[in-house]
Amino acid sequence: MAELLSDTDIETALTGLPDWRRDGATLVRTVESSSFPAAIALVDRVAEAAESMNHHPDMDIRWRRVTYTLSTHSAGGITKSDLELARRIDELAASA
Ligand SMILES: C[C@H](O)[C@H](O)[C@H]1CNC2=NC(N)=NC(=O)C2=N1
Repeated sequence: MAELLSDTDIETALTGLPDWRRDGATLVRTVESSSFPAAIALVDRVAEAAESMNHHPDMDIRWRRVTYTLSTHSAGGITKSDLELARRIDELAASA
């Protein structure tokens, strides 16, 4: 069972994840791409990364804006896996 992070752990981690915000039991980031195909290309790369980690985001796609919502469903909240996926999404968004 993945261990839920404490509020302090989450706040500390968020200092290194400035594009993310906490929303209850989730971490949330919206990425705006240059076009709809570019947004979907990023979604595809995130999907590959998520699959390789066996840790998947919720993704809300609205034209060029995609909102990624992270939580560990099996733990009912935020775990280290969510922090790792957030970092991975930041890397992919930066290199998009
Ligand atoms: C069976 C499979 O390992 C689990 O369902 C994985 C899949 N991806 C997952 N993704 C997320 N975000 N949370 C989980 O608990 C989770 N569990």
